[in-house]
Amino acid sequence: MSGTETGPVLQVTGLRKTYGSAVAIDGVDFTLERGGSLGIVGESGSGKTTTARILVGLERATAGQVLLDGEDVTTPSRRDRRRRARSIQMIFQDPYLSFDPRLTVEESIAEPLRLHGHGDRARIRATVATLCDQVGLSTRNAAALPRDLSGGQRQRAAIARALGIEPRVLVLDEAVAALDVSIQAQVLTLLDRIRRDTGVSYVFVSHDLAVVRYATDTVLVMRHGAVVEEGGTEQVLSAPRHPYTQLLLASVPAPGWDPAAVAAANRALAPADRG
Ligand SMILES: Nc1ncnc2c1ncn2[C@@H]1O[C@H](COP(=O)(O)OP(=O)(O)OP(=O)(O)O)[C@@H](O)[C@H]1O
Repeated sequence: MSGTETGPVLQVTGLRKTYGSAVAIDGVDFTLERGGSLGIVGESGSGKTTTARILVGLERATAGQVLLDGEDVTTPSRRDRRRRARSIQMIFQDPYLSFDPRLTVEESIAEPLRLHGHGDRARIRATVATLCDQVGLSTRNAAALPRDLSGGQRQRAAIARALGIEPRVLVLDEAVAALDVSIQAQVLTLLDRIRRDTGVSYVFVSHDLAVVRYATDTVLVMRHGAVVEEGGTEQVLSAPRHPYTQLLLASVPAPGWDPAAVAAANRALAPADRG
């Protein structure tokens, strides 16, 4: 492992991304502690996915800096991109799209191990078996094609595949959004256990405040491409200071929820704050 092993694993400053004249994000700053879990919340179009994609190198920032273990990885060279791929892995909402439909689940999990030189066939086979065990996939699931697994099983397979090359950071973009709630809970518990066991850090992009409350220690609230509030998750979600965060919380359906009051509160926000 290169770089310092104390201090934050990720330091992001002044991140900006424009598409022509459209500003997707502007001035996003945050720090992710080693072994920590940071949530990014905000309504659709607030810039969550753009931020996540820049972190993993799928998008190039227009300005700003991403430090991974103190090393600048904002605009990596081709060789550095491979190293970054090894250090920061991403899990998407629909893992089906990121699996080769012709490969069995165990072949897919083995692929990054082969690519990153994790030993001979026997060693890779043993690592795959350990990973499947770690995420709760049976040998039968491992031998199946992705289309023959349930959504929850596929997400477990995606987690196993990402973890194999021992990344320092996992970026999870709406990773449990497509799962029904009981399966969601299982995958969240699994992720929590993995974080405690391995010390991997998470960036958890989600529109679901209940998920963020469970899965993260700190949270950023984004609106129109900017961070409007940040802090400890429990603190921000139980005593939000920014009117937009208050509105996000009021928008969550719960007993006594009043959609008309939420719509009125949205209209009452200052124009610059309005969604
Ligand atoms: N490739 C692109 N070209 C042009 N504009 C883009 C592109 N990608 C994102 N944007 C714009 O950037 C802004 C932020 O989008 P982004 O996908 O990051 O938001 P989000 O918070 O992740 O939304 P959602 O929750 O719906 O995924 C939006 O206004 C979006 O239209």
